[in-house]
Amino acid sequence: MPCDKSCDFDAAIARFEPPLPLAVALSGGADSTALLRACAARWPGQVKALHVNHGLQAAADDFERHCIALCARLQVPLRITRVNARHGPGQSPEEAARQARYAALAALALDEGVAAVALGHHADDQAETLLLALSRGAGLRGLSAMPAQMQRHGVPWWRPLLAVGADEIRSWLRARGQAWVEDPSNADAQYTRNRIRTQVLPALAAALPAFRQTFARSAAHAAQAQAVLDEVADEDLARVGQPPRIAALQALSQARQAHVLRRWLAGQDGPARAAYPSSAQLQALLVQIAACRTRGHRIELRVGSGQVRRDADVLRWYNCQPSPPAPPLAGDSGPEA
Ligand SMILES: Nc1ncnc2c1ncn2[C@@H]1O[C@H](COP(=O)(O)OP(=O)(O)OP(=O)(O)O)[C@@H](O)[C@H]1O
Repeated sequence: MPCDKSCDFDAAIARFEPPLPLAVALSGGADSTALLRACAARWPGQVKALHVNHGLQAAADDFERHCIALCARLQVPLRITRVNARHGPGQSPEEAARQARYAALAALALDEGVAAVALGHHADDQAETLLLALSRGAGLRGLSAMPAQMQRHGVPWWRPLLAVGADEIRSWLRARGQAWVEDPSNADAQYTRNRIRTQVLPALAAALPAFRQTFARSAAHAAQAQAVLDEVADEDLARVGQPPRIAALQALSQARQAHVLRRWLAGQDGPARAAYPSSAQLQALLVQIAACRTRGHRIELRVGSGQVRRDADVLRWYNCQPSPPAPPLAGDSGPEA
């Protein structure tokens, strides 16, 4: 959990109590390098490392070499896998790579039988994530930023460094003479996240020195409020049914209709987020539901990559796009010393 005062790296590691054995997702960058070193020292013989080689940039092999050398020196078993993520329609190459990475890491973690996987995201990443969400006009779910713990692909994930600043992690590494690999794409100003990191965070640090802690607190408030909304949406979904009955939707306030419709659409089959409505699509659907007072009223609205249609007294969602091929998982190189 984020803390109110400045938290140093060692304190964050001391507070970290994951189930063991633990895997560290090791990119070879500063943060996961520091995390692996600290975890290997704290739980000797109980820590493994997992690395994904995306092969997306020339530096990919440098990252892999660093991971192999680091794990050999720390005597930590390392698993490496290669992914070649193809991005689906409406998906950025970075998002496709991220999703393929989580799936590949989870497959390795399950194969290794570890109890949890630790990620190196830190307080600057959290602030960037929150600012990115604001820049997209995200709702509460986006403003919740990254949780300290989550379950995905059947694996528990932990982020023990969310309260630690990026500079602190690098100072910790420098003090130990520990090298890491710098990601060359981090300097590329075409990515919004990089512009936030290089232009916005320094300005925030000058004007609002405690921004990391206060932003993290706001994200935690948003996450808590979102959890309540999810509970209400689940209760409403049980009431309106699946597929949702139009008359039952009309009995709810529009704000609750919006939440229950998002919840229903999130549960539809198809590629991730295929049924995810934009704000404009959701608004148009609410208008149609309010206007649906006669037997002949048709509803046929584009939602995500499909359509929501009226079918007698219920709404149904139809996926209009074929599923993209599953990201291939190839070249798992097996355990290495
Ligand atoms: N290729 C990868 N293989 C294994 N784990 C990864 C990989 N890329 C990212 N991760 C995990 O996800 C976390 C966050 O990723 P992100 O892309 O923000 O970090 P990074 O700058 O690539 O690496 P680091 O956080 O180690 O400096 C990393 O700290 C690491 O735990």
